[in-house]
Amino acid sequence: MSETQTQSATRTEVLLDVRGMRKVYEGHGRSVEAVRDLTFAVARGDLVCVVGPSGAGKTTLLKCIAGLLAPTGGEVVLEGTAVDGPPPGMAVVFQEYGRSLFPWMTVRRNVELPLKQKKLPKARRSELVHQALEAVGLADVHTAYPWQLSGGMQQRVAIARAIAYEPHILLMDEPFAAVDAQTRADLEDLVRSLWHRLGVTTLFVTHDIDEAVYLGQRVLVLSSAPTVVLDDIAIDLPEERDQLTTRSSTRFAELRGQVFAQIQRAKQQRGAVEPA
Ligand SMILES: Nc1ncnc2c1ncn2[C@@H]1O[C@H](COP(=O)(O)OP(=O)(O)OP(=O)(O)O)[C@@H](O)[C@H]1O
Repeated sequence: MSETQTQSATRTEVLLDVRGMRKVYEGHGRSVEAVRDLTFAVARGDLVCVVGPSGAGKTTLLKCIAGLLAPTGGEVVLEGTAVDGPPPGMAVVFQEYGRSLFPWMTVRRNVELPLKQKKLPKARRSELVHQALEAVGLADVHTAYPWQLSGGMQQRVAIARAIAYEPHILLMDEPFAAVDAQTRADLEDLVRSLWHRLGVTTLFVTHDIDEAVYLGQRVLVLSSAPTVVLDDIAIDLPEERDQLTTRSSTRFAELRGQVFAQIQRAKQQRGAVEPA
């Protein structure tokens, strides 16, 4: 973490603190050190992208943060409490929208489901579902079934379900990897606008360098496994971003080049890099 980012994390409230996280997978007489030593903090309200080469342990990191996997060493602290199971106040959007939505439930019921588990009264649930579907531009398809929608629309439903839950932190694991380029650009803009409007702290994992730079306020670059944080880059692009102007700016190209160089370094020095 750079000096400026350390200062900003101490000035603002740290929501997520990953401290010396290590993960070794054991089984079938084999042991794989997926993550060696990850340390970083995310302040409340931040939008942080995590990028790294394939197999860098990005999904492993997200699963540990989401309490779906226990780290072998170190800890994940969310809102001051060590994570030891799926924490309340967290929502996750996965890449495989097709598998994350229930095909026998309408769009509205899919979005409402976690709110029932939260035991919210019916009127409040309806209000939250309506607002979330409206926010992702799908208010008119609430009675449709997921399989009647395009891939991009299904991923919007998954996003609506996440925001209807009113999470304190939103984790996104390569959420747009399976949609076409135009839909992907639209969904990126949707994430930026929702983040602006709702101010929800977001950790967005992607292997796409351009996507990370376009979306993030910060980009964490991970090394190849066994993984460490190679760099923590502040994205000093203007807050108002659009696909055409932002992506064709000189500063965008510079930042993209900086992240790309780090990823190349990660690939070349496989297994031999020291944390930043
Ligand atoms: N259940 C498991 N058992 C053993 N090894 C695993 C398991 N899950 C992941 N790994 C290994 O841990 C390392 C990190 O995997 P992970 O899926 O977290 O990486 P990733 O950065 O998300 O990859 P990608 O970008 O390709 O999706 C890889 O070497 C992978 O083979």
